[in-house]
Amino acid sequence: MLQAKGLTKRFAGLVSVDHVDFSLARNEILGLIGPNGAGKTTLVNMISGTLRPSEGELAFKGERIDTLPSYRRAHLGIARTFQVMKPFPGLSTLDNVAVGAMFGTGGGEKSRAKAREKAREWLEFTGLGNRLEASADSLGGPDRKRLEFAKALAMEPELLLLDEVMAGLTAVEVDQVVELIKKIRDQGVTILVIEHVIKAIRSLSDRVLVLHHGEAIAEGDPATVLENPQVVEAYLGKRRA
Ligand SMILES: Nc1ncnc2c1ncn2[C@@H]1O[C@H](COP(=O)(O)OP(=O)(O)OP(=O)(O)O)[C@@H](O)[C@H]1O
Repeated sequence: MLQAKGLTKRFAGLVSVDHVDFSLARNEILGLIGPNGAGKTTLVNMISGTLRPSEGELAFKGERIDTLPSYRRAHLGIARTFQVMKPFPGLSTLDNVAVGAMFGTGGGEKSRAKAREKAREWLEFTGLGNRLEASADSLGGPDRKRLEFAKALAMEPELLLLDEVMAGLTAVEVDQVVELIKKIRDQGVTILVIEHVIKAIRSLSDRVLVLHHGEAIAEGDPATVLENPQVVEAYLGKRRA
């Protein structure tokens, strides 16, 4: 579904993502972890098209996408959520999601009425069916995340990029989001999930990729990767002798 070769992003003197290779199989969930500033969001920005790589190649379903603008990638079937959620202000929850439906895979839904119908279905799916007419700005943290999910899902993506959707949630809310992500995968969607909540990464991921200072330092099944001493050290610091 997705293949990255030598993917690199430099900002002035800083190498934020440094020659990273990875791939994602259809219907797989890949967990992307690493300490703050490791380059995770920069990597997702290069996949969604917000940033152009400084070097390297990125292919989606066998087609090079690294020079395409974001909207073309959305049309091809790539959608994302943002770490800092920015609902369209002044629009209802329903209309926020309808906008997603109008700009998604294949160019999106042209009819506003149909886009709203789809939006309603996705809001039911993400558990916001009772807040359709609420102003998006009035939603609390967990509901904003549900809205962010619904907006991305309304684009009917084949590849969904989730950037720290669990930050600030309670343990019960984290479990709900984990179930939601599993439900999305069961619909045939391929998912890359950036997350600091390790319990969620363990329960969700088929494979985990670890970034540290922009470099991929480990990759494999969650149990093995999360016990890798280099990964433990990157997260927790060196053990004192
Ligand atoms: N637009 C930018 N201009 C300059 N430097 C940037 C830019 N975006 C990111 N960086 C830098 O690149 C590095 C990687 O940042 P990035 O946000 O990708 O890390 P992250 O792993 O997502 O971190 P976090 O877990 O805190 O979200 C950081 O040092 C950051 O300051």
